[in-house]
Amino acid sequence: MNSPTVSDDSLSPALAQLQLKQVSWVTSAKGAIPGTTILSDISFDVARGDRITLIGPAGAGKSSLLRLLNRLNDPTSGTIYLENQDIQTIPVLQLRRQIMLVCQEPKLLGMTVREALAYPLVLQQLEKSAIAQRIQTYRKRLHIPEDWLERTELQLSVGQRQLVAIARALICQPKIILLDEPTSALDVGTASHFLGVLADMANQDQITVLMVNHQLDMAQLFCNRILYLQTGQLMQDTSATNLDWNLLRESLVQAEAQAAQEWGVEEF
Ligand SMILES: Nc1ncnc2c1ncn2[C@@H]1O[C@H](COP(=O)(O)OP(=O)(O)OP(=O)(O)O)[C@@H](O)[C@H]1O
Repeated sequence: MNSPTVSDDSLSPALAQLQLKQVSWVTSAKGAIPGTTILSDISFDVARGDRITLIGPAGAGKSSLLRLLNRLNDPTSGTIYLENQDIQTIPVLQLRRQIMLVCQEPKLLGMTVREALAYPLVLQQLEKSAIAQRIQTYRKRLHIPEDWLERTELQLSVGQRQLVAIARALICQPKIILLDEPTSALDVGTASHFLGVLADMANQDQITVLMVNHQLDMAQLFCNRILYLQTGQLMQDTSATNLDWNLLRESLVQAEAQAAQEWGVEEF
């Protein structure tokens, strides 16, 4: 785990749907405060249908990486390609229909669940009957109870809101979905059930998923590939079947302890 950027030979670049080439992200300098390097020289390829978990200690840059893929930020250097096209040359709304990000604390903007699920489809000018049908199809596929449809976000727990937000992204049938700790507010049983359902669905529909998840047990249930980030660097890129999960668990615990210690020294 100490050597940087280990790439697994079983991951074929020929099938790349998404490619990151030497991507770095440095925050912009403000007055006397210089920019900080958050992500450093990251390169990897993603094949269609990959289910990837991004793992790493707090502050490793996992969320920042997802934000670059959805163009909430742009790399300071390096290039990201979607199907061989530099994503900065794709109109941003068009890109975000293909690569959807579900953030950690999604909002339903005061809508009922039904309205929130319908909204992106209304924007795509789908007919009412097609929208109603799509909502039912995805509700059933994701095992969302029918009675949630008339609830507002105030009547949902944080975890339930996360599930609805993921359903709202999937219903748009994106090529790639980016999930930032999607199960952080769910109990272990619900989280593992949901990730199983999501993995089956992603498999059937060949949707690529990149997910940040701190819970290795959840990652193990879900992904076919792990990217391990630490201090903004890609330390390991390997298929889940080749992975020594115990070693990864130990490395993560050590890295988390180190990060906590560094924060403690600096901030208190
Ligand atoms: N817009 C920003 N401006 C300045 N610093 C930022 C910005 N966004 C993130 N950072 C910093 O970048 C580092 C990486 O943050 P990021 O949220 O990507 O990490 P993470 O691996 O997702 O962490 P966690 O597991 O705690 O969510 C952190 O030190 C954070 O403070």
